[in-house]
Amino acid sequence: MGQEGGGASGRGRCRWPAGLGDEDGLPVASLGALGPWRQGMADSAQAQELVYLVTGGCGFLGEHVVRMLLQREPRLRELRVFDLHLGPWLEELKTGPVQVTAIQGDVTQAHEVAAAVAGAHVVIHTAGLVDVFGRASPETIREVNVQGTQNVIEACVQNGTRFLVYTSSMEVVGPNIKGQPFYRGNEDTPYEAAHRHPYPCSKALAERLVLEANGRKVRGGLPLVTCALRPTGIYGEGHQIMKDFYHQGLRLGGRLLRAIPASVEHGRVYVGNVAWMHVLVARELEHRAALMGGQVYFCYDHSPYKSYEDFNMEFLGPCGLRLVGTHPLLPYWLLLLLATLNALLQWLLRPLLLYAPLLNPYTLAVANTTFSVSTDKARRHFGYEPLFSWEESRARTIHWMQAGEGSTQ
Ligand SMILES: NC(=O)C1=CN([C@@H]2O[C@H](COP(=O)(O)OP(=O)(O)OC[C@H]3O[C@@H](n4cnc5c(N)ncnc54)[C@H](O)[C@@H]3O)[C@@H](O)[C@H]2O)C=CC1
Ligand SMILES: CC(C)[C@@H](O)CC[C@@H](C)[C@H]1CC[C@H]2[C@@H]3[C@H](O)CC4=CC(=O)CC[C@]4(C)[C@H]3CC[C@]12C
Repeated sequence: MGQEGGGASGRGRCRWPAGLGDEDGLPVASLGALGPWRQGMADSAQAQELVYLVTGGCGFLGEHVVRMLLQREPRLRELRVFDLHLGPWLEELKTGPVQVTAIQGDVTQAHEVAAAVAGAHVVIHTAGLVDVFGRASPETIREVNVQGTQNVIEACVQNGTRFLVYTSSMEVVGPNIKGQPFYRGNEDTPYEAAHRHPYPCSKALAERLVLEANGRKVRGGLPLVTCALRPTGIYGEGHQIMKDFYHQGLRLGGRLLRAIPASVEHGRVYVGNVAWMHVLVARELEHRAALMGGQVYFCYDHSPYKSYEDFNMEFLGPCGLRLVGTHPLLPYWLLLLLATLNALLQWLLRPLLLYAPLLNPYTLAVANTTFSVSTDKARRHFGYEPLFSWEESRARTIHWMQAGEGSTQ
């Protein structure tokens, strides 16, 4: 397995607040020749003998992973859904042939994680604090995203669980603190992954822990096989930020004001395809450990390349909203001033209430920086093809938005 540096490894530098570790990048191992293909999906006649654990299984992505496993993993005997906040919808899943075990737990509590992992064959670790709006402290973000991931890894090692799929993020790579564009890049594109914000720092550190754990001997002496998936901006049924934009538009009389140039491209991927990639990776890890172990894969599909706001309008437009302006209505310096005032207000109000608007200096910078991916590594390594076309992804998301009940199905 060759070593290479310089690629979009995500092993860049994180400037944690004082007292938190600083990370120097390490090259991500990469492979040369492809291993043998394993054709087709698992034979549905196969015995149901596998136990899967999905952490964060009640989240936006997690719920889709849970439902996709039940639909497309015929070898499933038990599906454990581990989450801090269990959803009521889980009850409806308990009537099927697969044993669905809901576990209310906290990934920061090693003993709770160990108990959930015990006896599992595969862990899909999606749990995390996805916070770029200042809701949680940097310490909490790190505790959940980094220590929580470490707890999952150790639980796999101690319990003899051999396959771990981690939900990483595009943010492990960028946009970086210099605002450098990443235009239709892939897993090996050279890019300086330097971060300062707690969220990307935590995801980068957690991903590094997962990849470095690949090959560790688990109880029983066999090697742990790990893999990290990097979704770009996920959309689809259950996407709360899309709902937030919709409600913001309603408050402005059906209008949204353009803040980002249409030329800034942002990668987006449908939640159903991200879930499918997780299921496929989990299935293929066993037979392609040499090829896939320790690897990262961007999550991608046929969603069009657009600015974040223009892409959102694919769904908000059919819901009656209009994006005002062909160019940003306010100059960038004024947007930055408003974003900074939001951050100041959040700090001042924190003792009284949580003020966490969409616009802050970090979200403005990310939205204003091109970050899009063009890759086929997942197809080459484990035969991934998007399950949902762009048209289906769009229709499903619009239906959910128009239904308005916010359920993910
Ligand atoms: N939403 C997006 O656009 C993207 C998300 N991701 C990653 O995908 C994963 C899932 O993200 P989303 O579904 O969007 O977020 P989400 O917030 O909807 O789901 C996260 C789930 O983790 C659970 N969780 C949080 N802290 C926990 C703890 N201490 N113990 C146990 N469970 C805990 C939450 O209750 C929630 O159900 C995250 O790891 C995130 O970093 C990656 C790229 C893009
Ligand atoms: C207020 C306007 C400037 C508006 O355009 C701001 C949009 C902003 C809220 C989003 C723009 C880019 C999004 C992030 C991106 O999709 C990458 C992400 C990856 C993750 O792992 C988690 C979510 C997110 C950080 C995502 C969050 C929302 C944006 C910053």
